[in-house]
Amino acid sequence: MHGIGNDYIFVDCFEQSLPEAPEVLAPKLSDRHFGIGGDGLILILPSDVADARMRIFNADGSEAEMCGNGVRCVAKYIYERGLSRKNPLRIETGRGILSLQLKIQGDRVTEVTVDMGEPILEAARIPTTLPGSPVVEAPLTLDDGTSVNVTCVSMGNPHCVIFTEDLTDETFRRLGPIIEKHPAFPQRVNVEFVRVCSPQRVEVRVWERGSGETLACGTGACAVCVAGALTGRTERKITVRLPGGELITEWAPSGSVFMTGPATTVFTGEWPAEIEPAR
Ligand SMILES: N[C@@H](CCC[C@H](N)C(=O)O)C(=O)O
Repeated sequence: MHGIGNDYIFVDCFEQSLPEAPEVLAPKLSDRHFGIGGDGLILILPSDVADARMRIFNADGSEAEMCGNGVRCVAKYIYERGLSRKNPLRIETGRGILSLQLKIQGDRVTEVTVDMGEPILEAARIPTTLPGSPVVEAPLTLDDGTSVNVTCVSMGNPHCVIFTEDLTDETFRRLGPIIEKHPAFPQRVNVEFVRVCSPQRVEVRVWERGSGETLACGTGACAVCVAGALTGRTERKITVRLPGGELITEWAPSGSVFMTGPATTVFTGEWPAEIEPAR
């Protein structure tokens, strides 16, 4: 399934267990040439406290706290498979229990609005060692002596937002991996490069921690919404245009960030665990 091109392999763990540890399985399954192909692996699990639980593993096998595009897909799966017919659904994630409002046509979920909770702005909790709390437009010095201004936001997982006019492949693919692993981010970081088109609209490219370049990032879009408002560049409700499509995000007066977007099923299948992948 995917949320605007941010594609994951979802395993229904309500009735089956994994043949291997998810940290080991995620890189194998995510490999676009020697596996199924995806930005990572998402487990759909039973929960004692909500309608379902989600665990997300990046393509490199690292576990993340949260995935905005993935959680919309989990909601679609849970509802359409009849595992729960509640609306809103409640899904347990690494950042707590989230509420998801489903838009339903016939028996299909076409769009999901997620209450992503309040952004975390305290530097130590993002975490980042950059000065200031919140960290807004702080200079981040790179190895070659150049510096970029960054605004840091956690949506349960860490994000570093850079406002720039330059969204070219050259700059994005050079800076993305350097900033992801910069020592100022002890748990690494997701990096968003943002061009402001208007106070209501931005264009974004995302370099994800553990997965590299992706077509979209839901938590990233929310972090951009918060960073845009904090820096006075955008209004609190914006359309975020990513390479794979658009998300609507709003940092509501209640303090929560709401994200709305589609969820799409591509195919279902069985992976023959007994056959060793080609590498
Ligand atoms: N694509 C996701 C975020 C996935 C996790 C991220 N790479 C991390 O390590 O924090 C989204 O849609 O939010």
